[in-house]
Amino acid sequence: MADKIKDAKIIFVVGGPGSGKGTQCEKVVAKYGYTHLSSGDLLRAEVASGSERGKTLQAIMQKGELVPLDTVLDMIKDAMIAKADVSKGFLIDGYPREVKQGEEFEKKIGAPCLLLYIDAKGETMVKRLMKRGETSGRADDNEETIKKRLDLYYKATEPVIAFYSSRGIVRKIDSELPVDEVFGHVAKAIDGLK
Ligand SMILES: Nc1nc2c(ncn2[C@@H]2O[C@H](COP(=O)(O)OP(=O)(O)OP(=O)(O)O)[C@@H](O)[C@H]2O)c(=O)[nH]1
Ligand SMILES: O=c1ccn([C@@H]2O[C@H](COP(=O)(O)OP(=O)(O)O)[C@@H](O)[C@H]2O)c(=O)[nH]1
Ligand SMILES: [Mg+2]
Repeated sequence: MADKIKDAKIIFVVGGPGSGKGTQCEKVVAKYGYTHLSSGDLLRAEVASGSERGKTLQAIMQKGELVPLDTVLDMIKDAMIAKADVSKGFLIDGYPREVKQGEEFEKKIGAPCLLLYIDAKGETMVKRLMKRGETSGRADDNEETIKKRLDLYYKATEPVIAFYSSRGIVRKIDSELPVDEVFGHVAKAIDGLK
């Protein structure tokens, strides 16, 4: 099973909160049939299940802090194994959040062939999340938590981009453009894969 995952394409999708990772991943699924795994969605599903573990997670996420990396990695790995037989590729959305998470992922699962860096300005991300918060029901789409998520993104997650840039697998995507234009650039990056 682990071997099958090793042969599949693994794409990391990294960007700030509200940069548009989820929006673009949905479009990639529609065009390329890749399996989309959002670390945030997996965590929110655990919270929604009402489990003891979910309660602990909810407290961390509501504060905009990071869940211990082993927890997230185990969830992603289980989800990948469940799809290994049918998947041509995996979009790992919102992961890694810090360099160490990326290193652990590679030790336990495999190496990414591409990192899509979804880039928007801080003020754009805040605006989008405040708007999304009107209807999303997400406990962390409020002004105070958004600010913390953004701070943590710049501090912990941006170094991830530098780390993978040295390998030449980062494609920076300007997500200030309209959604379909952004997707044009995403598709070009994916089409460039062998
Ligand atoms: N104008 C514009 N809005 C966008 C674009 N991409 C996403 N949005 C909006 O911005 C909000 C956040 O987009 P998501 O795709 O949920 O962002 P995300 O990066 O997955 O954010 P998290 O779930 O917080 O990780 C949504 O309400 C989208 O409708 C874009 O390219 N242009
Ligand atoms: O690898 C991860 C992914 C998500 N989260 C938590 O889940 C929340 C929501 O993550 P998501 O990717 O959905 O949203 P974003 O922070 O990008 O807005 C984050 O603020 C973190 O608390 C985490 O701790 N580790
Ligand atoms: Mg998302």
